[in-house]
Amino acid sequence: MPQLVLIRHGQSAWNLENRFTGWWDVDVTEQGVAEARAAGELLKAKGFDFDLGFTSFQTRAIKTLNLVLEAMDSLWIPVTKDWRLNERHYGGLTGLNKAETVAKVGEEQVKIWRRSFDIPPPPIEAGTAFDLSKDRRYAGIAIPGTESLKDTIARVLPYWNSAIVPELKVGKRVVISAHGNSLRALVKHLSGISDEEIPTLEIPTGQPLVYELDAELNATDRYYLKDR
Ligand SMILES: O=C(O)[C@@H](CO)OP(=O)(O)O
Repeated sequence: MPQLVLIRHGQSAWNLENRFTGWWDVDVTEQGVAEARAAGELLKAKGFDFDLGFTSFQTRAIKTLNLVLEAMDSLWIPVTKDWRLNERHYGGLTGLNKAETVAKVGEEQVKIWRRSFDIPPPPIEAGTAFDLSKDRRYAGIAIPGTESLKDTIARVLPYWNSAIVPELKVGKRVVISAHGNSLRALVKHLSGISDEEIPTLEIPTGQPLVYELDAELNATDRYYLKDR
């Protein structure tokens, strides 16, 4: 049976500072490092092994994957990085403090920007502090100015279908290290969660989320490894 484990990066500097992060490339904190190592140790203790890893273009997810694989003595496995696994782009909110934004515009508005299915935050202005359009890692990519979860799904799923599904179908054991919202996109798809229900799904940092899949990649079970 195909094996798939999803993991959200360990705590990042801006998770800790409570700032809207999106595509901004912040590092993991010391706690984030510890979470990633613990995740790798748990996977190893439970007998997991991976053939392939996938991650985003963002340091926090890449480092988390490396720490997980190091703890599993598997740093050598092939890893593919792709921007389509990046966090949802937070547009003009990038860098702002979440609590201060609530105080300014109200909880309802921030909730809509954070968790609505298809309402994106206001777009980022070109040339402002967190604009990544000149970052060479995204050369040749039409960087979004902002993204809703729906927009995120529209780039995560084609990548899932073209790059990851074929590997799972030939029996490869796969780990994906990514972000709160790029993983919500995947979980929504794999577990058939409705547009109305998805706002309530929260994925914790650094916890391996195991999918049991049948040969057609239908999910037969989904659980956090710490719970079994
Ligand atoms: O800031 C972000 O990019 C994300 C993930 O940390 O936050 P949120 O919980 O608002 O989706």
